[in-house]
Amino acid sequence: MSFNTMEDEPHAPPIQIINKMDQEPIPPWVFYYTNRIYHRPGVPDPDIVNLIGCNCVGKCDPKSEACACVKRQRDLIPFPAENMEAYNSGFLYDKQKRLKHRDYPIVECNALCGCYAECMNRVVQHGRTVAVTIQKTKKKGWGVFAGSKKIPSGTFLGIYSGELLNVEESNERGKYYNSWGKTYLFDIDFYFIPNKDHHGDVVVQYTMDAYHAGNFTRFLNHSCEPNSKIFGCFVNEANLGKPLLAVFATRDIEPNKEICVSYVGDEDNDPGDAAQKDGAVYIPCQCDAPSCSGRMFG
Ligand SMILES: C[S@@+](CC[C@H](N)C(=O)[O-])C[C@H]1O[C@@H](n2cnc3c(N)ncnc32)[C@H](O)[C@@H]1O
Repeated sequence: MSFNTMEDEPHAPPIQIINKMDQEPIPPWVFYYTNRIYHRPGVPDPDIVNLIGCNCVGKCDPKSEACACVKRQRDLIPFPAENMEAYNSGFLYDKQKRLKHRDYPIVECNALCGCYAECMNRVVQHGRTVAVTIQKTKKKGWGVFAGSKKIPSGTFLGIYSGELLNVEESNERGKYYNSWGKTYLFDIDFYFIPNKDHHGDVVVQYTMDAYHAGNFTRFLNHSCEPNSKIFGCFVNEANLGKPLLAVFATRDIEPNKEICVSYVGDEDNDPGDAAQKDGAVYIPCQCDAPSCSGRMFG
């Protein structure tokens, strides 16, 4: 059992559970609440042997040519021609620690870095800072909602934590979840992960399962017009196939509005998809967005 993110969230407001729909007091509490990633058999431990830290003192300077973390971030930005702005920014966060450049994997400073905890390139590792509630919805079971304050676009919400499974175990578990019509599996298949077989088909190596262990993000419902998105993020992990799944607001979210992601990856497989395994029971999408496709999966 191992983990690659900080468990504690010193600035996280408590989560209220609200049901204005029916008599069910709380969601079925069949899971262990945690921000950790539990590595199941067949999934390698976090690679810290190849992890590189920066030698910066105090705050990192995103314009620095010497900061190893700026270099690691830039190395994951596709050849800069169309991505000059992100490349020149150094880090993907702005000074308010909001995600400014949104098409790339995030590389944060890590446990080996010399910079201090307040460095602008440490966001996901400090955990949630905004208030959220878990509320019963009319047609989608329980969901996640903004608290009483507006959540600005680019704000980090939480990591999709849980058990990290290899492909065999995720296929096996997927059969059960599909037969219930409810899944908590999320494939790690971002565009930057080299995961094509010799036919060019995508082969997913690892899947996060938030059914038995997870945090509030396991209640995020799908919308065809989402206001948040899952990004791959590296903290204490040098294996590019095993990013954390970091959820960020991609639009301003008004108080008490539902927070939703799209379960469908972009056409180029960025970000990962909610996992839909063989024999899936396709339940219709109930997001009620004007452009709803009627389907939750691609
Ligand atoms: C990760 S869980 C989300 C939390 C879930 N609503 C609950 O009550 O535990 C994913 C499941 O929620 C339901 N769901 C999520 N988004 C939906 C949508 N747009 N329409 C219908 N059902 C949805 C489906 O059953 C889906 O398999």
